[in-house]
Amino acid sequence: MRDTANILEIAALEPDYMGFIFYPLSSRYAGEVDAEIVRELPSSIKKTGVFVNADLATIAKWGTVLQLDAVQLHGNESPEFCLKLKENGIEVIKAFGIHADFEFKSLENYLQVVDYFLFDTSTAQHGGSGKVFDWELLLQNNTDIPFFLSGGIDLEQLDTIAQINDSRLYAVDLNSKFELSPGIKDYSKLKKIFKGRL
Ligand SMILES: O=C(O)c1ccccc1N[C@@H]1O[C@H](COP(=O)(O)O)[C@@H](O)[C@H]1O
Repeated sequence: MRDTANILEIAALEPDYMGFIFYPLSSRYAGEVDAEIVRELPSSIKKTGVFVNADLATIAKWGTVLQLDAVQLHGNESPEFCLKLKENGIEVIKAFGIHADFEFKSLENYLQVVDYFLFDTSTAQHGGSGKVFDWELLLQNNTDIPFFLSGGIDLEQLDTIAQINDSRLYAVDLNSKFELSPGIKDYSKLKKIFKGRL
C-alpha cells in the first residue's frame, strides 16, 4: 500500500497485516508513503515492510520511520540475516519462490530464525507476479513453521483455500489480484471478503 486514502479505507476493513513494498524495482514501491498515517494505523494491523535483498540499514530505517511490526523478505536473505532482525524484536516472514525443483530441505536452516514462511510463485521479479504456483508442491514441506500462502491469489483461489486442511496455513496474502492499479487496492473487491468479519 502507498496511497493515503487507500490505506485508510483498507485499514477500515481490519486486515491482520498491511504491506509496504520497499523494493525499488517494484511498481508498488512505497518510498513516498505518508509515514505518519502508517504509524497511526490501529495496532491490530501489523505494519509489514516487504524487502528484496535489502541491507540491514535500509530495513532498520523503514522499521523506525514506519514503526514496522514485521518484515517480509523476498530475496536470498540468509538464516543469519533473519536472526539479526528477529533478535531486534521484529516479526520475520521469510518468503520462498516455489517451483518444481524447489529444495524444501533448505527450509530447515530457517526453523529457529523466522516466525513464518511465505510461499510464493518463483519468478525473476521476486514477487507480485500475479501467478499461482502448484500448491501440491507444498506436500514436500516437512516443517512445523506456520506459513502464508501467496502468489496470484484471487477470489476463485479463496474457495479452494477454504478447503485446505493444513494446520500450518496461517494466513492468505492478497496482492495484485485485488488491485485497481499497482499499489492501489480495490476496496469493493476486498470488502466482499472482509465483510464476514465486520
Ligand atoms: O508486489 C510486488 O511488486 C513485489 C515485488 C517484490 C517482492 C514482493 C512483491 N510482492 C509480494 O509478492 C507476493 C505475491 O504477490 P501476487 O499476489 O502474486 O501479486 C505477495 O506476498 C506480495 O506482498
